Amino acid sequence: MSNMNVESSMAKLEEARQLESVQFRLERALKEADDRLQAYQEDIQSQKEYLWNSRDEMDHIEKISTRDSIQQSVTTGEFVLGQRKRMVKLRKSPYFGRFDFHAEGDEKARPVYIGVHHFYDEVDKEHVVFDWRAPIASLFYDYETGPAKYEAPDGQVSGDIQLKRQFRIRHGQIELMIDSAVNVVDDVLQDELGRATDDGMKNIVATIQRDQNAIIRNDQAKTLIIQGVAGSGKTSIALHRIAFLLYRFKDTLTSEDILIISPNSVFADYISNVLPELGEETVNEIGMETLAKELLKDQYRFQSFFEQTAELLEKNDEEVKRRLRYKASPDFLKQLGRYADEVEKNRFASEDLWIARRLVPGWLLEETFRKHRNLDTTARVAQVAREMEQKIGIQYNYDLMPEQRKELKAAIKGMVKQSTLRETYKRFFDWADQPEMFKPAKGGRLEYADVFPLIYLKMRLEGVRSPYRRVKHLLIDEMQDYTPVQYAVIARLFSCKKTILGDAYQSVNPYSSSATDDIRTAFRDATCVTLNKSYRSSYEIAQFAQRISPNPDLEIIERHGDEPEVLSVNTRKKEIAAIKDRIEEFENSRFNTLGIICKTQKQARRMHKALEGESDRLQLLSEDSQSFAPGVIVCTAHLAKGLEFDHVILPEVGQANYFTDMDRNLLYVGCTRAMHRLTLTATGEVTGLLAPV
Ligand SMILES: Nc1ncnc2c1ncn2[C@@H]1O[C@H](COP(=O)(O)OP(=O)(O)OP(=O)(O)O)[C@@H](O)[C@H]1O
Repeated sequence: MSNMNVESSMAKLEEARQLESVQFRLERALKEADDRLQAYQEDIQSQKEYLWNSRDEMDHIEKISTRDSIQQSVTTGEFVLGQRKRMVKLRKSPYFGRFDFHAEGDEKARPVYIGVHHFYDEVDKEHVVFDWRAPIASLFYDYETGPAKYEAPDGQVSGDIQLKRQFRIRHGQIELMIDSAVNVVDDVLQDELGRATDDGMKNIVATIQRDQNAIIRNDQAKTLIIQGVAGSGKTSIALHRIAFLLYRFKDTLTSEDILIISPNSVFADYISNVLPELGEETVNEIGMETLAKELLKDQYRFQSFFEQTAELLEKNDEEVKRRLRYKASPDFLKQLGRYADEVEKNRFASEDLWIARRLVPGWLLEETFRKHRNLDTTARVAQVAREMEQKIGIQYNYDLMPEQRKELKAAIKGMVKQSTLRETYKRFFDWADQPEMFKPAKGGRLEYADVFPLIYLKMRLEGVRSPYRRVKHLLIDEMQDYTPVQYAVIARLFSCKKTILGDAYQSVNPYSSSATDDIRTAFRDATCVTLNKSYRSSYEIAQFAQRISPNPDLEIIERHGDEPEVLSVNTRKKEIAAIKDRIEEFENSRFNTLGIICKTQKQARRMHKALEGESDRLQLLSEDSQSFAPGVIVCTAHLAKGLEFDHVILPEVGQANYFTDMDRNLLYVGCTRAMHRLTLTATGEVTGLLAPV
């Protein structure tokens, strides 16, 4: 494995000239686009004026045809505007890679430049830059120099890669240029990973790794489950996969057809940058709680996931844990399913009915009632009554009078064993001989763990018309935090393709989580992939996190940094003082984000208060936060999952604060948020969850 810096000044000169030429062509194309846009604008304006001035003389057909022509100009104008936008983006950094490919049968090799977007020069009739998602671009990610092949639309193309070069071009200048002979992008990757955080998640197009590329370009899997260690690039890959699919299926898939289920608004905001950076629109995003509210039509009040986790952390109540564990088990889902069957079977006490001295047989009532199991009870009774009325009409040639119609409906209603959904759900626990497993939360609300079982029951007994039928691709992040019942609900709601990703080691609520195998059970057609290489954290930080949750399969990228520090002091005052020192160092460093990750929200609030005035950029994240800015961010591990910071401080890591299984996961999530620096502080003895070196 050896990367070779390009010494040859000839090559540098050649590439500088190439860049100049691309820039010249871009400027020329931009000017052309501007002229065309101007012409469209004038054309639209003059057609509108014509339509207005001649409206009295024009007949209907003429008006329609002029309007159509205006609309056509608008559409073409929008297309050119889109092209223009992409060219403006390319201006700053037209490409990041080049390889020279000698395809079999061709006379010689030709250079292929790869960028975030495609650029076709209309004047010279030449593809100047290829989109990273184009079939030929996969050669860049999949091969080094030597024999190579790719799948073109017309079939496989084989050949030979003769040169492979990577660039970092910023503000129109080549900042870095590396020829790689053996290994993909190693130096450029190191360089990228060593940089400080940006405003949000960044795109990784220039340094996508081979195994990541295979996942991104997988357009076959109906459901793709990605289990990956912390910092392995799962979220990045999933978003790049979406961008790839939007490109690959551009005629049938648009950003409006995609939905992301994300853990919270801060995370949603954090990742919202990536798709626009890749030239796609942002996609819709929803949290599990909003989903639940929509499905229950706001009829039931319930505790939030955040509150459930807070309760667990602050009270450490064994009863709560038992309830959660039970409701997160695959067995619970099976039992609930059996219960739903039984309720449905015994729900309707049909008997022969005499209306207007005509017989409506019990078996017919029963059959018709069964047929409409996807309606809620009121609609179902009304539908059965309607069908019976029709049958009486046909069979007896008799039309019911209004009074008789009412009587029929009331009789059918009387046959239904009425109870509310909540009562039916509550009765499940008696049926399962576990009455102590149902307990309302504060204020009579449902416990969060009961929300999706209730929805599941509703779906089984009443049917729920999915409000998400339009969705063609669903992306679920942090998959480990959802239970089998939640997956059963999702499987019924979304029949579309799915990308599901997460890490079993990072459950912030291990009493209500799912292992990959449980998730697989919900999606029988799933393809599973595993990512074991961690990119986010320096080697030292990733090794340190192994002391909390060892994973024998973990591979750590060799990027070295400071050893994490564990500070144990004897008073809280000294602990706060040490944290303040680190904040000062941070303010004078090259870093942009410092995350101070606490165990509970209460501890975060207290920490935020203690640090008041230490930084102009001090922020506290809470359940209601929508986003965060660069600076010092105080939050809990629960809110920090999925995010990353240049420097992370975990305060209060004493034995009294971190000792349960759940604490272990939180500690692990906290540490693995750090890219370059990690500090743990404790007053007194440090937690035993940190295995000795
Ligand atoms: N091929 C790559 N090139 C450059 N950076 C990468 C690459 N793969 C991953 N990274 C970086 O690694 C970090 C982690 O990526 P990401 O957040 O997508 O991982 P994750 O697996 O979802 O993490 P976690 O589960 O810990 O939240 C990001 O900074 C990302 O840019």
